[in-house]
Amino acid sequence: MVLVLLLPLLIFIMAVAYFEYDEWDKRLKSTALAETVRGSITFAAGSSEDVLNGDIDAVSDMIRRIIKSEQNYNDNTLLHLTTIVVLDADGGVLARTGADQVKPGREYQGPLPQGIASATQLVHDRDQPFAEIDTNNATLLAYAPIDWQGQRLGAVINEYSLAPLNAQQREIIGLFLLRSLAAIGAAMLLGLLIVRWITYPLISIIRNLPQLGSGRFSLPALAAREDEYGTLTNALSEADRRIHKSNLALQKEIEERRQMEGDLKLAATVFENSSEGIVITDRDNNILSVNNAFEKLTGYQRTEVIGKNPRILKSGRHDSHFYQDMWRHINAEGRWQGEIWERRKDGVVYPKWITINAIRDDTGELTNHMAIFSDISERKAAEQRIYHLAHHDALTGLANRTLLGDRIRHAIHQVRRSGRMVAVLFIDLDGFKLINDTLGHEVGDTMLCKVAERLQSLVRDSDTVARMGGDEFLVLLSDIGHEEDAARVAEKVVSAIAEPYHINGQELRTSPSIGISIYPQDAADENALIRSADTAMYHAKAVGRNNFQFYTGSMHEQVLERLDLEHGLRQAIERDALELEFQPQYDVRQERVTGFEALVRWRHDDRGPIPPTEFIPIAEESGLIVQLGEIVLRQACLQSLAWQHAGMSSFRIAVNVSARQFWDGSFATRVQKVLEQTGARAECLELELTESTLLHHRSEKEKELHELRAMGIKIAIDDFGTGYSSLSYLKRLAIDRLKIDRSFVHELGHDSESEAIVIAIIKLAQTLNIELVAEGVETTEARDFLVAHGCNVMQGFLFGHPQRAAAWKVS
Ligand SMILES: Nc1nc2c(ncn2[C@@H]2O[C@@H]3COP(=O)(O)O[C@H]4[C@@H](O)[C@H](n5cnc6c(=O)[nH]c(N)nc65)O[C@@H]4COP(=O)(O)O[C@H]3[C@H]2O)c(=O)[nH]1
Repeated sequence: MVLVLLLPLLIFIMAVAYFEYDEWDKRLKSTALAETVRGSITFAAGSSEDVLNGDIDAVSDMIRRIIKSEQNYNDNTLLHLTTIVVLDADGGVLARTGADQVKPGREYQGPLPQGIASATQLVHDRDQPFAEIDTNNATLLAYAPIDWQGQRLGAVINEYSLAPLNAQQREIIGLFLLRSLAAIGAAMLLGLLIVRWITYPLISIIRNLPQLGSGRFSLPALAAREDEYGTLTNALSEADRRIHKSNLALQKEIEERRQMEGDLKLAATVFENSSEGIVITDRDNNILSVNNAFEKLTGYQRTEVIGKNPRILKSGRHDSHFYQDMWRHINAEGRWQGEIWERRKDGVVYPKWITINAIRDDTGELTNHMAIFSDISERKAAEQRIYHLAHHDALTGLANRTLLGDRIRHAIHQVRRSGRMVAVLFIDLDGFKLINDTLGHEVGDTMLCKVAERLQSLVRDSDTVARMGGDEFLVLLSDIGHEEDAARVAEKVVSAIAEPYHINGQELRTSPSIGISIYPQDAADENALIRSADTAMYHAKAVGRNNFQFYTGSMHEQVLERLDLEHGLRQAIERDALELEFQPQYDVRQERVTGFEALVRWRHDDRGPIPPTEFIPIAEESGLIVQLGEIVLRQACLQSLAWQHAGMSSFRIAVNVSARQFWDGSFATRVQKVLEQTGARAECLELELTESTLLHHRSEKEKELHELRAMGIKIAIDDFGTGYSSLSYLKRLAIDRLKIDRSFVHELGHDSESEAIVIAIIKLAQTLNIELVAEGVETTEARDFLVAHGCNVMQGFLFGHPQRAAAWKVS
């Protein structure tokens, strides 16, 4: 760097020196020319007379003197006069230094000034003296004409050697170079010093300058100096410290700003991508900004709402009090949250869950409001669905017990002071369990739905139809004037429910047993009202089903009694306290007992014997019939075996099988198991099933009947003629025997229709080759009628009441 600086300086110095030298050289040469011209003029003037006179010797002498005097000064002069030539008017040499060279008259051939071709031309053409240095800078020629009174006599040419001058010039140049070198050396030295004292520290400082502001600017050696560098270094160190400090502060601020920007970006992203609609308003509640979700949820573009009041979204569902309350809350608490209904741009009103916040600045001044909302249509719908599920029956969609309770409570509340009444109709479908068990739950469910539809169609919108579970329905008449109103509805229910149902190509029937309770006379609250109706319903069932009964206080006793019976029966079954009686079946033609019907007997601990017509329905409804039936079957088999072992004729024992017992699980397997366990012969067993038990066609049950028959067991149809039979099953199921129902037998001799039915049954059995037994034969007239028409086997009081096995000693 220093060299770079020194080089131009050096060049400058040398250039100056060169120009000075050139000036000097020019001046010297100009002086030399002037001097030599003067010398030649002096010579020309001094020799002119001699030349005029032709005194060559004088001229030559003059030349010798001059040369001689020149030689005395040779050492000190810069110009060395080497030759003097005197020419005549024609350029011929008159005299010259060195006599041997003189050849008078002969033209001078020595060096001539530039542009002069010959000595003659020189003498003739040049009137003025002059001096000139040759092109080689080796010789100087000085010329002066020799005139006499205006006549050209000749001329003198002095030739000088420039060697001394050139030698001095070289010396001077050498000196100059020496001086320059010295100057360069000095400059370099100076440079080194500058480098050492100025540049190095400067470079260190410059090199460290990038550290300025980093807090690492440190030049302790320089800082210790007491000169400007020390001051500069300390100043820079201080500047570094300060810059570093402010840099740190700046960085912190930048970081904070970056963080803030990040936060803002994040906030903006969250704002735009939030699935919840966001509205920001100014303090006057004019919309400043909305996000994408707002556009999506409301249908409004942001350009349509900016600057507007959010009331443009109002649905009109809320009154002014709602909004006043809301704003009171926002102003007082700074926040309001709740459900609000608003209108989309397309006009659809929808619910949303909204949170409105008042935003205040540091001074507490209100600046904005921000509302965040989400469309809760789906949630509301889900809530409604859940509410519906929680309050409605899943199968039929009717109200369930919970909702019904609410409705009854509400209805009671409504009529409490009006003197009007609330009626509850408890409806149970007769025989539904059998349909459900025999045809499957799908059919049962379909039937329940159809019943629900029919019930719904019978009542007013203000009334409620509920399903209590299973086949139990309840109709709430929320506001009636008289009990007869309830009776009228009950009548309609009876006839509507009794209409046939067409399901899966089958015609099915059921009937309702209805219990009615009335508020205020029967109960004071919803639960008691339902209970009373339930009690009345049991009564309706007990009195023959397919009817309705109003609740009376005594019914309650009956229900308790029924519950007591069920309890007692359960205990009797557990204690194996049931016994059998056997009623003979008598073949009139053979005049002998051919079989017995086993009939169950139960003696209640407190109440004595209870007739099967009373406890069998309870057993059926409670499900105890399955266990009871198995007990009877087992005891009948054991008795058959006992009679066999006692050597009595092998009688066939008929056992009643209830529908529920038959349809419960694999009946055939259970029968087989009992036969195996008791060791009784299958041929001695007859199973009596009612028509209604076989009413519904199910392949697996048909298979079971065939299995039973394959074992040797006989199948009889009990109470034949009382059910709704298609008769086709008689052939399909290969029934062994028909039992003519005693209701027809009792009418023999009294009722021609019953007689016709009995005759038809006998004919049917004969045609299909099915055995017959007539039950309930009490009179000889009945016996004779039956015999006369071809039915020889009978059962009835005429032939014997049911009695304990021990009573029968028949061989
Ligand atoms: N009026 C009149 N009645 C007569 C005459 N001959 C017999 N009876 C009665 O008629 C019923 C015949 O049984 P059921 O029709 O199967 O009707 C039976 C049957 O449906 C059911 N039952 C009885 N025992 C059982 C049983 O072990 N299992 C099942 N599932 N039901 C049974 O209870 C019903 C009634 O049984 P019981 O009271 O024993 O009544 C018996 C019997 O005592 C007569 O000449 N005149």
